[in-house]
Amino acid sequence: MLLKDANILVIDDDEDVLTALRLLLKSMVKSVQVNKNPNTIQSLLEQHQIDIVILDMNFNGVVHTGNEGIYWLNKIKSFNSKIDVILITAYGDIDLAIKSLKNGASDFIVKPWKNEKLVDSIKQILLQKKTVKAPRLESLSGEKIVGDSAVMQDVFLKISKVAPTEANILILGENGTGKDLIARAIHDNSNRKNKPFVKVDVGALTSTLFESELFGYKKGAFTGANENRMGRFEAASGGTLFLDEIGNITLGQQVRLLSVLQNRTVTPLGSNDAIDLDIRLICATNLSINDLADESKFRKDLIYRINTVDIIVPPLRDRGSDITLLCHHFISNYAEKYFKEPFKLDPEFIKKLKDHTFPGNVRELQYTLERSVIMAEGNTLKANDLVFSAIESAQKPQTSKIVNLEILEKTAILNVIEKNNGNISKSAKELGITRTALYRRLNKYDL
Ligand SMILES: Nc1ncnc2c1ncn2[C@@H]1O[C@H](COP(=O)(O)OP(=O)(O)OP(=O)(O)O)[C@@H](O)[C@H]1O
Repeated sequence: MLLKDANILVIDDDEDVLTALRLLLKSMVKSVQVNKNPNTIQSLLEQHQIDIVILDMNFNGVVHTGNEGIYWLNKIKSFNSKIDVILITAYGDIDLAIKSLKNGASDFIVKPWKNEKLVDSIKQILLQKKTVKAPRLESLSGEKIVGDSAVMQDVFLKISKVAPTEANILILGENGTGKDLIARAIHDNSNRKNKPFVKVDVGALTSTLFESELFGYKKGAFTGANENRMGRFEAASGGTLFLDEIGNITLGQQVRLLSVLQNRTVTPLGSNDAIDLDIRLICATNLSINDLADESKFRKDLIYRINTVDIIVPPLRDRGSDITLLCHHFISNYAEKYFKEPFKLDPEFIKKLKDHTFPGNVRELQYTLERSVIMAEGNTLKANDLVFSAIESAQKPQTSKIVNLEILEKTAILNVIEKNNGNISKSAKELGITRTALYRRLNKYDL
């Protein structure tokens, strides 16, 4: 990352230090925020994209132990471990310096500092940083999957493991959680990325259309078949076939699909010639795995066939800090799209956003923020600029459908470890199990 792209936050109770650092850095970096009060750190990190915090170690001017600095350093790291922190103190205590580095500080500077040394330290830190600001999965189509929460990091890890394989994938998640985006990311990160990605919303196909659309037909196969038509299975040859809303197909359609997948051939309607299949199959549904396991609705043999690996995409309300991360992502995209200056976010705006349950998940967040950007008067988004969709709010949030015990346990473990900043002893205590039991589970879930 380059110096000119960096966003810096300076926290020091000495006004002179704040002024000096703002003047020094203003012309070199993308943005400098300064504040006297460390209690504002959390809301500043929520409101602004910050890459480095320059943090004073002594705030009350009475106790010069530096412990306040370490306290705030830990707070910043638990908010987002990827933010670098440079600690600054008038007391060049080597023990304290080592302690702060052990606690995750990236560097330590003694007052009065030399400007070149401070700028050098910032440059060194930036050299290690990638230009991509938010943790995200890249895709060829240019769309980014943004997410920093433990549950989404887990999803990203799974995607990167399964993408290069030929495994059939089943993606489960409520509407608007990003299943489509994930299916594309799997394709774009697979060996089939230069071949077609074909999406079919099978849940919306009538029974007659289901066969003609998927398998294709020969001229004269039925009334209205005026020419040969290639089916979607054949169109996806060499690439990926994405069957969306798979949970909505009838039992009869399931039998047809299963026979094609078992035989690895497809025969267009009106033809006697079977065509060999060369597809990677990805399916998605907003039904839970439990609903799918109901044999009166879904054939078990088909589930096994389409579900070599499942990816469960959690609802947005269970993703913690992702809401603010996605908020910054969408607002900066829409500000650019609608030719507006970059927006500042009022703390009340963030609070209102975080208090909402988002029954429509990321899609609802995205459209809500687009509306806010379009309607905003000034360049600060306030709580009033946030109007939630009446249609989505009229629906009760779907109760979380993750009823698989193992997934619940794994999610709980990841959340607690993230909360405790990776500290295993503290996490084990909070989970009510021993360290050994926690290690055993980490092993079991490959964490
Ligand atoms: N993690 C994410 N980062 C950035 N954008 C996202 C993310 N998740 C979803 N989106 C955006 O939200 C919108 C809805 O996502 P998508 O269509 O993939 O959801 P879905 O689960 O397939 O929805 P449905 O079940 O209704 O088909 C899209 O515009 C997508 O680009």
